[in-house]
Amino acid sequence: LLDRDSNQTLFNRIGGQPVLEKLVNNLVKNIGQDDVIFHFFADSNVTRFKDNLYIHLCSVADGPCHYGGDSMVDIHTGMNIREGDFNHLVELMITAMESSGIAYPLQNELLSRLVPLRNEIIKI
Ligand code: HEM
Repeated sequence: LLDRDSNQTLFNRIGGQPVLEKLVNNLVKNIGQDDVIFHFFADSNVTRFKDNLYIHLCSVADGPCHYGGDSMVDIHTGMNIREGDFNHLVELMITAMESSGIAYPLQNELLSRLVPLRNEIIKI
């Protein structure tokens, strides 16, 4: 017999749209209060960033979304994002997942899908 959860997408297991929206809101709040990486976002359009980040995370988690925005390379090239900046954003993401009530194993599943994007984002 299949485990009841094993054929569910990560998107559904995380709690779907409400939880992923909460995650995006909490992450943006954390970035806004952060001294290390806020400067990268100082000129960003918050509404567009939230919308596109939601769609991107939704599709990364196999949810019912298709991210049609610019590629990770195109968006982040030239920003001069260093390894330490990337790791710092991962920390803010963990804090945001925590305050969104996402269970630890699901946090790890989502992170394991995001961390491989490291080489597309750290492009100097
Ligand atoms: C796995 C890690 C990451 C993912 C999945 C990711 C994803 C995204 C996505 C989907 C967007 C598009 C949002 C939009 O259209 O405005 C975006 C924009 C942006 N990202 Fe990332 N990102 C990551 C890491 C980082 C890091 C480490 C930094 C800097 C420390 C960063 C800085 C930015 C900035 C400043 C924008 C907004 C650009 C603009 O306003 O046009 N990202 N990111």
